[in-house]
Amino acid sequence: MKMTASYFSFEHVSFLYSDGTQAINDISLTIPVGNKIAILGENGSGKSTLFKLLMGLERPTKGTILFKGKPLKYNKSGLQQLRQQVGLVFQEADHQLFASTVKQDILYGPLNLDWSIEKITSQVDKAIALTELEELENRPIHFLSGGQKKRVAIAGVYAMEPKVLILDEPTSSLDYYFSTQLTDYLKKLDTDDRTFLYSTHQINLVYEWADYYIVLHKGKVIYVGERDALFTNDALLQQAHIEKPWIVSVTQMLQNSDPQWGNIAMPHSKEALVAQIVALQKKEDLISI
Ligand SMILES: Nc1ncnc2c1ncn2[C@@H]1O[C@H](COP(=O)(O)OP(=O)(O)OP(=O)(O)O)[C@@H](O)[C@H]1O
Repeated sequence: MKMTASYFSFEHVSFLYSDGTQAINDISLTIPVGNKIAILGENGSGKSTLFKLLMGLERPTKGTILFKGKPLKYNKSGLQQLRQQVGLVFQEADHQLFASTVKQDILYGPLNLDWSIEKITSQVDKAIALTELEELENRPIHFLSGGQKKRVAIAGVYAMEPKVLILDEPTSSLDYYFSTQLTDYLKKLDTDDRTFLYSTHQINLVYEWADYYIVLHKGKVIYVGERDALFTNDALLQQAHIEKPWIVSVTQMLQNSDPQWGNIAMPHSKEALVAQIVALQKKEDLISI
């Protein structure tokens, strides 16, 4: 994991909704720059609330959030600065689409940045191509399906090239094709000075992508770190209602099936799993010659 600097730090942050529900309970956490981070946890564990706090849409009831080392400012200019660098794709696309057509909606964010017309046009075109919205460009938003709205929401945030891109269950209304397109695309993105935060219940979609994991349970952080220690901890997975990725299950079955497989390392991709199986099989063939 790269640990060069941090965009956000939480210092003993708690948050209660107005009805008294404690959604975040004394979280202290640093979100490093340059990582692909998955935020996991059962329904109601606090993932969306954490994102709302990161965007300044809610303020901690207790504790402090630091952005680039300084306490987050909740005045107009403080929030504007924050939102030029941090983009959130909401779980519900309806919460973020408000222009009348697809293209106007995607244009809205970039138009409010200090960019040239050429840069705005090229970013919006890239976002439309990424989400394959070319044929829907001039459609009124209220005529779109749920998955199409989600793609517009993703395009609008992507077009602004935020330093921190937050995706709250981005695939929840996407079909198989668009879900894999999105995750395949995210795999190719450069994280040098950018950070991605992705919450999901679809573990197999993020396992090959995310290199850092934060697990919430009842408003508390119960795990922060790399994937191997998380996905081999059955008790923790059960506690947080997290499915074990199939790559981990298959590898563990191989490790337990025969002593020759006992030492294979936990692979982080399908390709790495197959490569290990092929290498071991070749060794086996050589021994038997
Ligand atoms: N507007 C609200 N008013 C009161 N309580 C709320 C509100 N929004 C969320 N909560 C409560 O806060 C807690 C955390 O909710 P949150 O939406 O952050 O969970 P989540 O981890 O994103 O869940 P899911 O996986 O279901 O999307 C839950 O107990 C939820 O019922």
